[in-house]
Amino acid sequence: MKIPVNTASHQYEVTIGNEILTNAIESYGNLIKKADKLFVLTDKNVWDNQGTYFKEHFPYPFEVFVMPPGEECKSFDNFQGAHTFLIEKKCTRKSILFAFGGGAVGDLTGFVAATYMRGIPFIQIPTTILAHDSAVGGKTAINHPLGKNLVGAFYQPEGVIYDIHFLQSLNAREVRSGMAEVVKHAMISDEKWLTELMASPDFYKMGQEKLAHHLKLGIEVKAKIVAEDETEQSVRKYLNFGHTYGHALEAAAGYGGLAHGEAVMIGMVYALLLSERYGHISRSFTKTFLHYAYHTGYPVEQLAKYPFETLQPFIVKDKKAEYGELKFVLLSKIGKPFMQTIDLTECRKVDSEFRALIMEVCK
Ligand SMILES: NC(=O)c1ccc[n+]([C@@H]2O[C@H](COP(=O)([O-])OP(=O)(O)OC[C@H]3O[C@@H](n4cnc5c(N)ncnc54)[C@H](O)[C@@H]3O)[C@@H](O)[C@H]2O)c1
Ligand SMILES: O=C(O)C(=O)C[C@@H](O)[C@H](O)[C@H](O)COP(=O)(O)O
Ligand SMILES: [Zn+2]
Repeated sequence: MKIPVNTASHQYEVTIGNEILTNAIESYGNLIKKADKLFVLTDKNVWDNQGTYFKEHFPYPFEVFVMPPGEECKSFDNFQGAHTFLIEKKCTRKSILFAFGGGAVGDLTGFVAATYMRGIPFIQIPTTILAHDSAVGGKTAINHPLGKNLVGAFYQPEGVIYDIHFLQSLNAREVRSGMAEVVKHAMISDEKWLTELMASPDFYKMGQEKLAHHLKLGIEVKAKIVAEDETEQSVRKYLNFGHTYGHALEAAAGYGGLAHGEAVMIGMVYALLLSERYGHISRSFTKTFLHYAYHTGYPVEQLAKYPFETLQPFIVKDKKAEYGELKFVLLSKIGKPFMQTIDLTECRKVDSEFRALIMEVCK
């Protein structure tokens, strides 16, 4: 199945299905045959788990660069290491990069592609549930010690090949983390879909068909939004629901201490508490959602390790802030996001409310 992504700068397709790698790569034959070299950037876990399948099904010769796993690969050091590898291996403007991995590999490789010799083509081959989000839409970035994704570029891939065969080797934690972005896509677009997701909390037991259905819906939500606003001037901000608080948590936890989706899930509960004040979200819904998050296994209780003082320096550096004002994505109701200015005093107050609610609900 193909889902078109038509952004202002670039048009491409997400091809999604099981065991599609060979055919999907061959469909880029015209582009690939004109390339002088192909480079696959991946991480150690992905290569250990899925390297054999990849080598057996990738129909052209390639060089591979295996990076440290997960969030570690989004460092300045690894960014430089990837460039060094490409220079030494004589990568040129006629070469193509393939991002083979989760969101971390995708974000890093996209940024390398955007910057190597001022930009060379790349193709996303996502391997996580979460990457139904990260591989689409052209946000690429690395982390800075002072804040998440603070250095990057909008740079679209030539295409996205989503072979769901790769999802088989994900552990329960990564399945859960990835489903948080599916839940986010439902939160900002469709109450019925969110209700359906919340009714089946055992993600790990979800059949492949059902999972592919949710991933397709998520990709469609994202593709529609980035088609309207590629560079986050307006509606793309809604894709950041739960991320102001979530990114602060990830940074406070030292990038990798909490998985992205875990942090976003906690951030979404915080955004619901704020939405009670400015929208029509009820306390009863926030409690139900927090209960769902906790019992689905998101580490909500770990918030206790990160007092507000440790989050604040990162919250104030959120990229959506304008003229010194913090801008949160809130919901007027499920499926209806809007932007709201919130000052730090209110942020702190709601943070305390959140911690008290966790004590009440998560037992
Ligand atoms: N660009 C965007 O629009 C966007 C959107 C959402 C998230 N992100 C970014 O994506 C990153 C999170 O992505 P993620 O959750 O995919 O994390 P990830 O890339 O860190 O992968 C999670 C873990 O699973 C391992 N892994 C990946 N695929 C595997 C597989 N098939 N089998 C076994 N292990 C596998 C990885 O090595 C890693 O240890 C964050 O850095 C986040 O900021 C970007
Ligand atoms: O695509 C977007 O736009 C998003 O905000 C998707 C998010 O899920 C993703 O985590 C993204 O990397 C966040 O971007 P940032 O600009 O807040 O760093
Ligand atoms: Zn995200």
